[in-house]
Amino acid sequence: MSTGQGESVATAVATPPEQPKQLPFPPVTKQHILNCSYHSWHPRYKAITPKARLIPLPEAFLSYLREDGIVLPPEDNDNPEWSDADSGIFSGADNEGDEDAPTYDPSTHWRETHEVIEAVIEELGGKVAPKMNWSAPKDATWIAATNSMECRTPNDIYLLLKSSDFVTHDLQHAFDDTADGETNMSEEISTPYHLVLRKWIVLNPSVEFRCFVRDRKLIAICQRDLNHFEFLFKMEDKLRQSIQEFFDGKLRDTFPDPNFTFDVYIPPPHDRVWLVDFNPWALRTDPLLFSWMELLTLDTPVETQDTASPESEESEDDVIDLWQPEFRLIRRDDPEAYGFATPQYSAHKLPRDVVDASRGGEGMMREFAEQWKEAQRLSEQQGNEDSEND
Ligand SMILES: Nc1ncnc2c1ncn2[C@@H]1O[C@H](COP(=O)(O)OP(=O)(O)OP(=O)(O)O)[C@@H](O)[C@H]1O
Repeated sequence: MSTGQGESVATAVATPPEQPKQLPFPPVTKQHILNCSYHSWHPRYKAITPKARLIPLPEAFLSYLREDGIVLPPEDNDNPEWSDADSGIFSGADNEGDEDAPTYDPSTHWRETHEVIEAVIEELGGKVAPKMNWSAPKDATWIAATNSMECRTPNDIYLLLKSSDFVTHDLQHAFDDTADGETNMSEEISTPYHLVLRKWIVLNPSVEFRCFVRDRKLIAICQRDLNHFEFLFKMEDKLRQSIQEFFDGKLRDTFPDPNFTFDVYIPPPHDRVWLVDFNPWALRTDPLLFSWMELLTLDTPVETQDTASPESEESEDDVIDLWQPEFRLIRRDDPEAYGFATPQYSAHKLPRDVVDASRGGEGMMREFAEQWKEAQRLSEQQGNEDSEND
C-alpha cells in the first residue's frame, strides 16, 4: 500500500476498514446503474475488453431464469418440445422418478436464444465465461462440475445463472436504492437484459485490480483477489503507471459519469491493460481493501485554472505531479488481519459433500442446498446485528 503522497511503501493495516452506516454518497440514479451495464459500455470499449458477445434476452428466457427450481433443456434436442433424455441435474418436473415419462424442455419457449447461445459458444472457441448485465455467477461455481465459471454448453450456463444470487440480484433488484425510486415490474421488463458470453481465458487472479474514480480522477487502486502475492510489491509503480495511463487515455473523458469504479486485468508481461468491468460509485460496489468512507473523503489535489500567480502555479503543478492514486496490496500477514482467511463468497457456498451429493441428481439436495444457504445468510445477518449492538 502506498500513501498516495508520491511514496511507494507497502504498510500493513491491522484491522479491517470500518464501514459507517451513513455515507456521503452523491445520489445514485438508474442512469448511473445503466451506464455500468455491460450492454451500455461494451460498444464504446470493445477494443480494450477481452473478446465477448452479447445476446439480448427475450422475456420468456428471463421468466425461465426467475422461475424457482432448475430444469435444464435435454442435451439432445432433436425433439425440441419433449424429449426422453433426462438432462436435468435437478429435475423439477412432475415426472420425477418416472423413467418412462418424457422430460419437459423449457427452451421450447426461447428456442432461438438457445440456438444463438450454442452458436456463440462455438464461435468463441468452445469455452465461455457467462455474465448478466452487471454480475457474473461467481457465487454459484460450487454447483458446476468444473467448480469454475467455465461453460462449454448452454446447460452449463443455465445452471450457473439459475443458481446465482448475484444474477438474481441483477434480475430483480438492479435499481434498488436508487434515488429515482423503487422499480416497478414494468420498468424491470423494459431493462435491456443481455447475456454476456466472454471467451474463456485462464485468468491469473493476482493481476486483477479494482480502480476507483472520483470526479474523473483515479484516486485508488487495489487487488481484487484477496490473497498475498509477493511479486506485486516489486511491480507496484509499473502497475500504477500502466493503470493511470490506461485511465487517462481510454476512460477519463469517455465514461458518462464522473464517479465510477472499473476493474482491469494486466496479464504478463504486464504492459497491456484490459478492461473487465465497470461498477457504480455506490455502496453496492465492494470497495475491497478500502472503505467507502475513505474513498469518499480521501484528499486529492485541487486543480485550479489560470488564476494563481506564476510562482503558485508552479508549486501547485508540483503537488499534482507528486500526487498519485493510492495503491493497496495485501501484505503477507494481512489476510488474517482482514478476516480474508475465509474464502470469498463463502456465504453462497456449500459443504463439499453436499455439492458432491447434489451432482448425483437428487432433487431433494437442491432444497437442502437452498436451506443451507438461507441458514448461512441468517447466521451472517445475526452476526452483523450482534456486532452492531456491541
Ligand atoms: N473471459 C474470462 N474468462 C475467464 N474468467 C473470466 C473472464 N472474464 C472475467 N473472468 C473472471 O470472472 C470474474 C468476475 O467477472 P466480473 O468482474 O465481470 O464479474 P462481476 O460480477 O461484475 O464482479 P464484481 O461484482 O466483483 O464487479 C473476474 O474477476 C475474473 O476472474
